[in-house]
Amino acid sequence: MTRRIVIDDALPLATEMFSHLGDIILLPGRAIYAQAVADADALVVRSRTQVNEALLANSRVKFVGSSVVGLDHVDQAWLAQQGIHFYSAQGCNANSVSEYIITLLVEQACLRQQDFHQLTVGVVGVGHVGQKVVAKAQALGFNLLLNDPPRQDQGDACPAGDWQALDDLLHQADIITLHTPLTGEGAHPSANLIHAKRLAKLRADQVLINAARGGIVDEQAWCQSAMTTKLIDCWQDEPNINANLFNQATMATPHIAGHSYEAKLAGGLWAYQQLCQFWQEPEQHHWQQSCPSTPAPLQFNSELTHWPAILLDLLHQAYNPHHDHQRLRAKTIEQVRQQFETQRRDYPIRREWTQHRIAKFAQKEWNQALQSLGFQLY
Ligand SMILES: NC(=O)C1=CN([C@@H]2O[C@H](COP(=O)(O)OP(=O)(O)OC[C@H]3O[C@@H](n4cnc5c(N)ncnc54)[C@H](O)[C@@H]3O)[C@@H](O)[C@H]2O)C=CC1
Ligand SMILES: O=C(O)C(=O)[C@H](O)COP(=O)(O)O
Repeated sequence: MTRRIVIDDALPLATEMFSHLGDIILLPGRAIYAQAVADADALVVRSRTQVNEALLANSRVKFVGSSVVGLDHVDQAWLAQQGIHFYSAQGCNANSVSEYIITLLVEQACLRQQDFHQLTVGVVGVGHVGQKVVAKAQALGFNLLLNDPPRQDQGDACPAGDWQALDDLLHQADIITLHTPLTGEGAHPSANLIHAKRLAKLRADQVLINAARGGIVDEQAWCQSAMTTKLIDCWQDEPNINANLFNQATMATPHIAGHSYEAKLAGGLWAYQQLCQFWQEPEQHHWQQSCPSTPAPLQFNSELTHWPAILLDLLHQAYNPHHDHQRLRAKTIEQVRQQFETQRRDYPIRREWTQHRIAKFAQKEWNQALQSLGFQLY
């Protein structure tokens, strides 16, 4: 009998990659219901499908691959109990999120007319994403304060200075960026981590970025807080996002920080490789012919003289999060809620910095910084 694989239709090149393994059924993540998977053998999802007993109890699925990182949509305990193999592409989109965050950090430096070394960035959660943010921010010269109690408890060395208590970090950092999973249990739950009392202490000139998960920040309290710059990619109760917070947000994007083409491709590819192993089928590579070509080199704007402004211009040529913000901002809140998922599924191809080329500058330190960010210099 031919095998059937149900796949979230936002995975790039899913047909090209998976079709030699069986019949492919592509569906929007939110439309993957129990009926759709009843006669499937494998399921490959992103974050929009709730993978649990309700979905799979009456199906013959024996392999679930998640091509994203967050695990809050998967009932792993139930899958294990049922003997259903589960794989999650941990780390696949870390670079993508780090590029989104670094662009926002560079933008803040430009807006404040400060050099990078004059700003302190607090990173909460130093896993795959957080470490990439730290490495790139360090290469640019930002000061860093890091908080990750689970890693600290394990005795991991802090990648920049000493581990910080969360409240000290919140007090000292100019810009705070969150990179924890959303968890309600364990020694260090992150649900409501940035709660009303903490938000009330934040000052008007501090900046908070949430590109981790809605639910880590108390959104009602965030609306009441003094801070004027709120940069938000992840929201509670997506797509029915908080209208007040949306209207206040300096940057409001529809949960796309991890949506670079390379990240989405890697997530799907890693799940594909696991499924090949699971079914003991050899991998095929013909899908590579369908990958997009290398983008045209980025251009130096010779009217700019100040390094942060030059860098920001290059970053914006590669990817400007304001374009995502504008696409959402142009609508009423009802339309925003309707458009939230559509805009994510129809997301334009966004290439990572590693795919972009830039002509070398005379300034060696600029070249070094650009290389540390991943750009190719010629
Ligand atoms: N906006 C987007 O498109 C994306 C969002 N994400 C979100 O970012 C989260 C992090 O992603 P990764 O870095 O790949 O995960 P990861 O699992 O590699 O790292 C998470 C880190 O957070 C730390 N952590 C856990 N609880 C904490 C707490 N209470 N306080 C401080 N640190 C804590 C962990 O010890 C770990 O080092 C994901 O779980 C997901 O929710 C991930 C990718 C894309
Ligand atoms: O990996 C995660 O976790 C994310 O948040 C993904 O970027 C979400 O991607 P989608 O499933 O929403 O396309």
